[in-house]
Amino acid sequence: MDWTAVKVITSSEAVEAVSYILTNEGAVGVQIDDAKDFANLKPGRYGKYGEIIDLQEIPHRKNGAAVTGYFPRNVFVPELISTIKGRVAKLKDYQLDPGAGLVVSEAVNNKDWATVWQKYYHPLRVTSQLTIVPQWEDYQPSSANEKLIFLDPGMAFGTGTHPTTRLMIEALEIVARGGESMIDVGTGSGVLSIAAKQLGVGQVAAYDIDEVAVRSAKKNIDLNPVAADVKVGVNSLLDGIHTQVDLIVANILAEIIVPLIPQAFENLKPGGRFLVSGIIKDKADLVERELKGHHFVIDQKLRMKDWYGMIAHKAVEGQE
Ligand SMILES: C[S@@+](CC[C@H](N)C(=O)[O-])C[C@H]1O[C@@H](n2cnc3c(N)ncnc32)[C@H](O)[C@@H]1O
Repeated sequence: MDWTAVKVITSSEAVEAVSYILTNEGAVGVQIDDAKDFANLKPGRYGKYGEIIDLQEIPHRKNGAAVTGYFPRNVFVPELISTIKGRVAKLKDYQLDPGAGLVVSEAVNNKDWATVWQKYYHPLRVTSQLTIVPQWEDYQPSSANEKLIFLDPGMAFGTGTHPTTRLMIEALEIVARGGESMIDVGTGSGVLSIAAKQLGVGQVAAYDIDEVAVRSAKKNIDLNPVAADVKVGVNSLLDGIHTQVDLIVANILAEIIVPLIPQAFENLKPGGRFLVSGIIKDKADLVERELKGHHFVIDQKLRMKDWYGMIAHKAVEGQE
C-alpha cells in the first residue's frame, strides 16, 4: 500500500489532456498505454529508446488508451477519484472524446513502483544550469555550466519532474548567490537541498515528517558528493527548531505552508528569503495574505501550469 495508481480508461485523442489532469492533481509519474502507439509498429522495429520491440512480448491495449498516474500514499483516494472523474468527463466541453472515462485505483507496492519508475524516468533539464539524472543513467553534461543532480527517487516525492519542484528550483536559482545557510522543509527525495548545493548554497539542513522520505533523501545525498554535508532529519515543519538562516524553502501544500509561516519568520535572519511552492491557484491569495500578515514582503510570484510559488523576504524592522 505504498503508492496509489489511478488508471483512467480513455480515448487515444484524450491521452495528453488526461495526463495533464493526473499531473495537475499531484501524480508524480504518468504512464501511458495507447493502442495508437502500437498500431503502426512492426515486429523488430526500433522503439523510442533504441530497443527492439517484440509486439508479442509487450502487453498492450488493442483499442483506446489507459493513462495511469502514480500518487503518493498519503492522498485521499475517494476524493481524488471523484475529482479526476469529473475533470475527465468535462473534456467533452473541449471537444475531446473522454472514451470510457472509467477511473480505477489500485495500491502499488515498493517493488512495482521502482520498476515503473526506471522505465519512465529519464534525464530532465530543469533549468539552464541544472539537469536531474536518474541514478541508473549514464549521462554526459553538454557543457561545463550544466550541473547534475543524481536521484534515485525511490518512494519519496521529488523526482524534479513535478511543476512544484521545478518552480522551486527556478526560485532557488533566482535567489542563491553562494554561501547562504538554508533549511529545506519537506525535503522528500532531497532534490531541493542537492540543487541548492549545486548552486553554491552553504550549510543546509533538510527535514521531513516522513521517515521514508528522510531515508530516501540521505540515499540521494550520498549520490551527490557536492551535497555531502547536508544534514537530514525527521521533523514536522520547524517544530523545536530555533536558528537564524538566510534561506528557507518549502514545497508543501498551502494548508501546511500556513502554519509554517510564523516559524519561518522566527528562523530567518532579517532580510532572509522564504521560498514557497506547491500552491494551487485557489490558495495563492491565502498564502500571500498570511505571508504579508506575518511581516513578509513578497518579492516575486512564479507560476507553472496551475501551480504557484512565491519568493518572499523577512521585512527588516524600521526599513519596510
Ligand atoms: C510536495 S513534497 C516536496 C518534496 C521536495 N522538496 C520537492 O520539492 O520535490 C512535500 C514533502 O513534504 C513532506 N511533509 C508533509 N507535511 C510535512 C510536515 N508537516 N513537516 C515536514 N514535512 C512534511 C512530505 O512528506 C513530502 O516529502
